Amino acid sequence: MSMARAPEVICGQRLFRVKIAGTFTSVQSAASPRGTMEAPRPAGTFVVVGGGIAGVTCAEQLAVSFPEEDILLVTASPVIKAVTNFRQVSKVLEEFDVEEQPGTMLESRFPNIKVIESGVKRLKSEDHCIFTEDGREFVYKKLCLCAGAKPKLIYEGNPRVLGIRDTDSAQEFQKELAKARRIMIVGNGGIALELAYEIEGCEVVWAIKDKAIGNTFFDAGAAEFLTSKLMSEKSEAKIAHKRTIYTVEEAKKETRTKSKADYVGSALGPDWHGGLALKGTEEFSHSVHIETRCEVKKIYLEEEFKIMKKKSLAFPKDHHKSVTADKEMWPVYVELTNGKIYGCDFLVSATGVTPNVHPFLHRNNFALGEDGGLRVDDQMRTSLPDIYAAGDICTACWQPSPVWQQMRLWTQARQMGYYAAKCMAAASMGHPIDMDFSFELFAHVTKFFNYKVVLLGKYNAQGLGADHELMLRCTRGQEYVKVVMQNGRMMGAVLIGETDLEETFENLILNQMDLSSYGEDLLDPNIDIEDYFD
Ligand SMILES: Cc1cc2nc3c(=O)[nH]c(=O)nc-3n(C[C@H](O)[C@H](O)[C@H](O)COP(=O)(O)OP(=O)(O)OC[C@H]3O[C@@H](n4cnc5c(N)ncnc54)[C@H](O)[C@@H]3O)c2cc1C
Ligand SMILES: NC(=O)c1ccc[n+]([C@@H]2O[C@H](COP(=O)([O-])OP(=O)(O)OC[C@H]3O[C@@H](n4cnc5c(N)ncnc54)[C@H](O)[C@@H]3O)[C@@H](O)[C@H]2O)c1
Repeated sequence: MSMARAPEVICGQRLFRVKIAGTFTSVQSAASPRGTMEAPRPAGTFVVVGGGIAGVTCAEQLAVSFPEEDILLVTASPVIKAVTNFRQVSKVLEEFDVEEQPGTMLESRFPNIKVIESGVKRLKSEDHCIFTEDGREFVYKKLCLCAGAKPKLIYEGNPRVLGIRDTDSAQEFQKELAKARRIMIVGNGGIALELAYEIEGCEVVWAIKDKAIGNTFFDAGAAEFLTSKLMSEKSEAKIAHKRTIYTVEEAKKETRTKSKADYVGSALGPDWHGGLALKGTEEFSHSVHIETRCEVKKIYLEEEFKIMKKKSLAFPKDHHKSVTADKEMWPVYVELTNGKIYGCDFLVSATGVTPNVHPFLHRNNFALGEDGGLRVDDQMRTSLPDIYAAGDICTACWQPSPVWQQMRLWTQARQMGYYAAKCMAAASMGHPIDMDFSFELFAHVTKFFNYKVVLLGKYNAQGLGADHELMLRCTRGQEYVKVVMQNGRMMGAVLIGETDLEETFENLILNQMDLSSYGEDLLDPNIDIEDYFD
């Protein structure tokens, strides 16, 4: 290897030499300012691992903060995820598109970013270096791990069980769906909600552990509002206003009513299904049957099932008629804990994610969160020196604002990537920075069942205990508004439909104004609430 003299980069008090023959390496640090020789410290550069939203945002921000330095983005995926058309909708709500781009596009936008397309197979934190699949070694002075998460599949490895995370897995799913007459969706979060609504021309049995759909986002009331849309998409919804103040107890009553290697690509972006025809072999639109309060007990492949001589059920087309035995044979049979068995072409496991920490754990004693993510503090630092983490891979372990919680979403991946870069820069300059404003209030805007959905703060009264009340306004087929109040203060809100309330509610949650005197007026559709609080 040629050892041509490397360019020198001044960072703080130290003189580093970086980049030798296309790789990055360390040299011993210069003498300390006091003139005594410190123990040799690794030099190297800023390295970010992961080409998803968190990693790319982090690398971009580092590139802006250190225009004279090389920033290395090491990613297992051949494309990176770039945030485009960023719109700050209000103080905290943001919307953006996510584009898959070749790494070279990022390099041309930020000439000091170098994208290395290779998976990191090992981290040696005591030597400040990472090793990639293609045999290279990179020394970092500060490292940010943004390797995302992996789908937490039930019956992983079974050829009839699919998960959806990246472009490859989505295409695989689409290919299988195009040949399918019936599938089963297991799980009750974001992906399951999207699939149940988007899939056409295929019977869908949707098995959920809970009493109502969409438990990660909605309570039973909102779920009921959405379920009616799912079941009667083509019929005209009757418009009726209903405004009630619900206490917690009343709300409870309402409740009645695989890849080439081990690496995954980046998580899919907004409207990921927009470009994919999610259509089975049949000619009808939605045909969804929901099995509540059950889990998968066992799955059997066709041959196994034949030997078992168990009975499977036909798809319940008419909910009032009694269930009948299925006469058809299917590639896979799913036995649920409620005793029912359905045959289908395949099963989609939309059962959440698990942080992708595995490649970094060997001999690195990272502190992990309860959900298995790398614990990070309020400066996005992991428990190991000079290693930061952001996005789906990390578990936020700082004392959060009373109206913020971590959820593995791309808005948070962007915010964390951005803030981690700021923290890395600040630490290099020797001073910590204040927590970014985006962590003051949980805010998520998305779309389910073709409705705009805005979630603010403790939108499901998470962690508030019994001492809170809910206020509801619901116009069937049009909008669903729920606010969570505690001691007269607004703590959270769910806004479904074009309610136009997000900015006002965001302010009310942020400023924690005592709203006791407004009572039900708060949700009165005849009162212009924006004027009220001007
Ligand atoms: C189907 C689907 C729909 C979604 N819809 C929404 C939505 O509507 N709204 C929303 O807010 N969120 C949504 N999400 C969640 C959102 O996409 C993620 O929270 C977010 O993208 C996570 O970003 P990230 O950068 O942390 O991780 P990722 O996007 O997973 O990126 C991780 C990166 O690390 C790379 N990598 C992994 N291992 C290694 C390694 N060993 N070495 C090097 N590189 C590695 C990967 O190739 C990838 O580039 C959805 C997720 C899915 C799967
Ligand atoms: N529009 C959006 O905001 C959106 C859309 C899709 C996905 N996402 C995000 O993408 C990620 C992946 O989505 P997801 O839907 O897989 O995860 P999720 O965390 O949203 O939902 C997981 C669901 O699986 C259920 N579950 C877990 N283990 C189960 C088991 N063994 N059996 C049955 N059910 C089980 C949980 O109760 C939960 O309902 C999440 O971070 C999610 O927030 C967001």
